[in-house]
Amino acid sequence: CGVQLPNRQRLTYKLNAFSVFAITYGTAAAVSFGLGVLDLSWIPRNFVPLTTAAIIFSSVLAVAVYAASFLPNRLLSQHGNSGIFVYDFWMGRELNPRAFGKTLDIKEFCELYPGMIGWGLLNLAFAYQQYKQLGYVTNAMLLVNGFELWYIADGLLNEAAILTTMDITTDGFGFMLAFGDLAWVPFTFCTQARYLADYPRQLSLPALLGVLAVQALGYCIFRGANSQKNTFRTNPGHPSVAHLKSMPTERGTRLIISGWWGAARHINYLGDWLMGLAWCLPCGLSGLASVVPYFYCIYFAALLVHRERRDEAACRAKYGADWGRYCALVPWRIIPYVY
Ligand SMILES: NC(=O)C1=CN([C@@H]2O[C@H](COP(=O)(O)OP(=O)(O)OC[C@H]3O[C@@H](n4cnc5c(N)ncnc54)[C@H](OP(=O)(O)O)[C@@H]3O)[C@@H](O)[C@H]2O)C=CC1
Ligand SMILES: CC(C)=CCC[C@@H](C)[C@H]1CC=C2C3=C(CC[C@@]21C)[C@@]1(C)CC[C@H](O)C(C)(C)[C@@H]1CC3
Repeated sequence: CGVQLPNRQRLTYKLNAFSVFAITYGTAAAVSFGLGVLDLSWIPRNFVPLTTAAIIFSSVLAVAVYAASFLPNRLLSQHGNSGIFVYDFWMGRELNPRAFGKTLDIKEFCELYPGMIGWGLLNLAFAYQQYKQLGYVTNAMLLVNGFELWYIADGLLNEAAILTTMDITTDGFGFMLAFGDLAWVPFTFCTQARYLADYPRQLSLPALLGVLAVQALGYCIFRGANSQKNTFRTNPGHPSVAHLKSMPTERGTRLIISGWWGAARHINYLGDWLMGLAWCLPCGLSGLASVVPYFYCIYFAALLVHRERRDEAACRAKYGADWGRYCALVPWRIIPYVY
């Protein structure tokens, strides 16, 4: 798959995230359940040392890519090139650092492969810990593992779509993404499974159906909106998008103004957040359960609101007056009639 960079250089990517995901989980299952060489509960027992190792490794990687960005012929990112050390180190100076004879794009690899696959593995290890303690896995743990594994597999299967996100096309690779991808994603996104391993819960049928409904609604919006935009941009004549209303822009690309993208300018963020809510709800709503496992929802809401503002500013700069016309036609940012 190829991506056109701001300097008109074309980068190529070998997209095999889903194969790596299948091989990693297959190997983990074979060595732990088949050969009995690895006890998966070793992972939860060593959670703090593993987190520490990930923080140290990501920090060293951030220093290495920062230093390498001063070598000749490096394409620098727009935002990580201010000359202010702390800011540039955080945002990332180089746009797409590559390793192993330029065959491995470090940013794309870190964003999808180790963090996302590691997150799913940690979740499975917490489910296994619960199984060892109780002799069975509760339905709440099954839901959290199933929902999050679905999200991980979906992201990896749709690997090509990440190449057009602002992380790949605009942001540099610095401490924020190195730490975010390798330490933050796996070791904080597994909080719900970790919580349920310590505080097991069994959901009633109505609660289970309610949580499934929130997840299904979130996924329909998230995948529906992301796929609609992707198909519209790559194959506008496709029957699934041919009926959509859109507006021309001076930049040359058209902006969709009906369907999912007519409901709000980042309706995909609403779907993503609703799914995040469905991952927290199985942990309960009272006492400690009302705060600790809801960390993901709270953090994610803040990230999405901030990200929407950043994308809005970038689109205003890209589209100029056309963006103002678009905002008048689609006035809501993320939640129709609310925000
Ligand atoms: N789980 C997690 O931690 C995170 C998940 N995500 C998810 O990643 C996904 C991708 O997000 P992100 O890259 O931020 O943003 P979007 O997928 O929303 O892409 C924004 C871009 O789409 C184009 N666009 C905007 N409006 C329209 C329109 N009406 N019609 C056609 N094109 C339009 C613009 O680019 P242009 O016109 O130049 O093509 C704009 O810059 C989201 O679903 C998000 O929820 C994101 C961050 C973290
Ligand atoms: C606190 C801190 C340093 C945060 C850094 C932010 C990162 C954790 C996130 C920025 C954008 C992300 C995306 C995903 C995971 C989280 C980060 C890295 C993503 C890979 C999740 C799966 C989705 O399907 C996705 C591929 C669309 C998504 C892309 C953006």
